[in-house]
Amino acid sequence: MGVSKHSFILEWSEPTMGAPLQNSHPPAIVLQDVSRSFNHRTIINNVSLTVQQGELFGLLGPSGSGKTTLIKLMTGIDRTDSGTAHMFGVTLPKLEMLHRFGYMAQSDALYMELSGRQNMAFFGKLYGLKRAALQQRMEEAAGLVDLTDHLNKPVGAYSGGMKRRLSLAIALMHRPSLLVLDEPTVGIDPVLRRSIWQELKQLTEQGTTIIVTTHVMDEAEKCDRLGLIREGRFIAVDSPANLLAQTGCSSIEEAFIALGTRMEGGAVS
Ligand SMILES: Nc1ncnc2c1ncn2[C@@H]1O[C@H](COP(=O)(O)OP(=O)(O)OP(=O)(O)O)[C@@H](O)[C@H]1O
Repeated sequence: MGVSKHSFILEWSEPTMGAPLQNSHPPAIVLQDVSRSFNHRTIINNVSLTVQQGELFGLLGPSGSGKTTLIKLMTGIDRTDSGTAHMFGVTLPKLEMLHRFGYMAQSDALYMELSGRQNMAFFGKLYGLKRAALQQRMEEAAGLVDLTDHLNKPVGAYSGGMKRRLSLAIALMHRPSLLVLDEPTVGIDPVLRRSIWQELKQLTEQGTTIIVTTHVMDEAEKCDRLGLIREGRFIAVDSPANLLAQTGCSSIEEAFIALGTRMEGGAVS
C-alpha cells in the first residue's frame, strides 16, 4: 500500500518580489535556471522553461534523463537546489498549490485492499469533493478510462493497465487547472489510449494545462510543444512540426537523435 504522492511534506514559502502575481493569466509553469542534484550527481542542470496555460506540453527523453525529477520540481513536490519554480505565478514549493494540479505518478499510488470506487472516493474527498459532485465526477472519470464495470473490485485484483487507468481517473477527477501525467498510457491498449488522448486534447481546449512524459512517439507528436531532455538538460523545446522542420527528419525519434548529436552539451530553454 502506498500513497506517497499525498504524503509529501512541503514547505511554505512566501511569494517572491517580482514574481508575476499581478498577472491574471500567468503561465502555468515558469522554471528559471533550475538545478537539482542527488548524492552529488547533477540530475537537472540549469533548466529554464515556460509552459503557458492551456498548453499540452510533452517531456521526451531516455530513461534516467530527469523527466520525473523535472515534473516534481515543476509542481513543488520536490524543491530545487538552485533557481526558481512558479506555478500560476506562485513561488514553489507551496502547500496550497497541491489543489491546483492533478498528478499521476509513474508508480500507482493506490490502496490495494480497497475497491476502485473506494480509492476514487478517498482521493476525491482529499481534493474536497462533496457527495453529489464526488459521485458525478467519479462516474465521469471512471467512464473515461473504461473502468465503470470494475469499480467494485479490490484494486489488488486489477491488472497493471487497470491500475494505470484508475490512477488517471483519480488525477482527472477534481478537474485541476494543471494535469501532470508521468507516462500515463503505459500498459493501456491502443484503442483506449487514443480515446484518452482525445480527452486530454479536449481538456486543453477548455483551458487545462497538461504536462505529460512519454516514450511513445505518436503520443509525442500530439503535443503542442515538446521538451527533448537529455542528461538533465533540454536539447530542444519546440512544436513537433518545428522540430521536424529544423532537423529535416521525418519522425520525432530521428529528430531527437539528430538534435542530441548536434547539440551535445548545449542547453536550450
Ligand atoms: N530521490 C532520489 N535520490 C537519488 N537519486 C534520484 C532520486 N530521484 C531521481 N534520482 C536519479 O535521477 C536520475 C533521473 O531520474 P528520473 O526518474 O528523473 O528519470 P526519468 O527520465 O524520469 O526516467 P524514466 O523514463 O526511466 O522514468 C536517475 O538516475 C535516478 O536514479
